[in-house]
Amino acid sequence: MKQQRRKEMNAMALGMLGRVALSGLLDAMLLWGFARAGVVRPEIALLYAMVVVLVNGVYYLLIRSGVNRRYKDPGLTFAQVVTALLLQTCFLILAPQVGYLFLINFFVIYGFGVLGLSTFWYVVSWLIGSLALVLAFSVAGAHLSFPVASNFSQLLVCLSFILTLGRCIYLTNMLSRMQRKIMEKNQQLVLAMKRVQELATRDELTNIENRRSLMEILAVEQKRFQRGGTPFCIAILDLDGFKAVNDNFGHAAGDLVLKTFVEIVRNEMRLSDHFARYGGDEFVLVLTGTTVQEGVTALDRICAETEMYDWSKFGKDIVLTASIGITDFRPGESIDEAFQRADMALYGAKAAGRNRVMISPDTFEASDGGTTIRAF
Ligand SMILES: Nc1nc2c(ncn2[C@@H]2O[C@H](COP(=O)(O)OP(=O)(O)OP(=O)(O)O)[C@@H](O)[C@H]2O)c(=O)[nH]1
Repeated sequence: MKQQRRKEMNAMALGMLGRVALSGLLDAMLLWGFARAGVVRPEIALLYAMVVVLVNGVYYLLIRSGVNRRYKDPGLTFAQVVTALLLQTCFLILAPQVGYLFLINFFVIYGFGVLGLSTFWYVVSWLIGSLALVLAFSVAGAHLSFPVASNFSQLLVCLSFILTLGRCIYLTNMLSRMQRKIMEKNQQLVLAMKRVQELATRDELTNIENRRSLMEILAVEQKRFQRGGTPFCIAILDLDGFKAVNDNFGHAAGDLVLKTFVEIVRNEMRLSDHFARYGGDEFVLVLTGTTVQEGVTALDRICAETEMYDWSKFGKDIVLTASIGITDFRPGESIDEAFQRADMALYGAKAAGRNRVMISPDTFEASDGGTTIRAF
């Protein structure tokens, strides 16, 4: 993965270098034109072309050999920008008759810098460029001119502006494409993060909360209870004889049964309740702001709906019921303690013949004198 990313970065850096070299050679051709027009000596155009080839050749070797990997910016943008600024400054001094050409190149160079420089290095390169300009103007300022004496040199000046505008537009376009790509990637990242979060908190088969998420919900409810005494109950729901569905009709039928049971419960629960799959055919309902007595009413309905449901569509003669154990959460206790009580109640419901809701035995001991409630 890292190797692949490195390869991509190198390919990008080399691609950019190719464009920089092409841009330099275009300038060399313009200089050649100015030499033909008698504005500069031909050696200037030749020297410019040679320096462009040499400098870009060195950067090519640095990138190909992997030396660039030692730096945070593998495109060596800062070094390239400074080299280009110094190159333009030197030629501004050497050929002030076409000084405008090197001066407008400063804009192209900084446009290129936007693609890879951080604000700090951008400012540093701007300071270097400014110093170079001060130097160039102090040495050759008096000789700077705009070569428009002949029609041919006017044409060349016009062409150089057209080419510079083209390069600026190209860079701006490249920047906006990069920005669009980044935005697209960000959107993909947000979706991927959402999916990861979903996978971490949702049960994949039934799309309700999973065990991990349930524990977080219970911790929140416990805190709320401790702060304001808002009552809540924990109910553990288990299908009776579910294993037989798997054994007789296959895992796929079993999955459909689990999904259907989830729908039955969802239809009966309140929006403020939390429903989670604890594992296998065991589910947990956290009934918020509810007393045990109120909770039992809803759970009775779930038992009745489960029993009445036509399960035979998933396999001939399937009859399913649910057993449920419920308890309230009590002051000073841990989630584990409450959970164990609900589990004992569920065990009691199974032992008492299944298809029923059972309240944890000591619930009414505290208030009512110990009662269990049977659903039917
Ligand atoms: N189809 C399906 N089956 C599952 C899944 N997870 C667990 N199981 C099966 O669910 C069954 C649960 O076993 P038990 O709790 O003994 O099933 P039971 O027949 O309902 O037993 P009682 O609760 O005593 O009535 C096992 O056969 C598991 O293989 C699942 O995601 N899909």
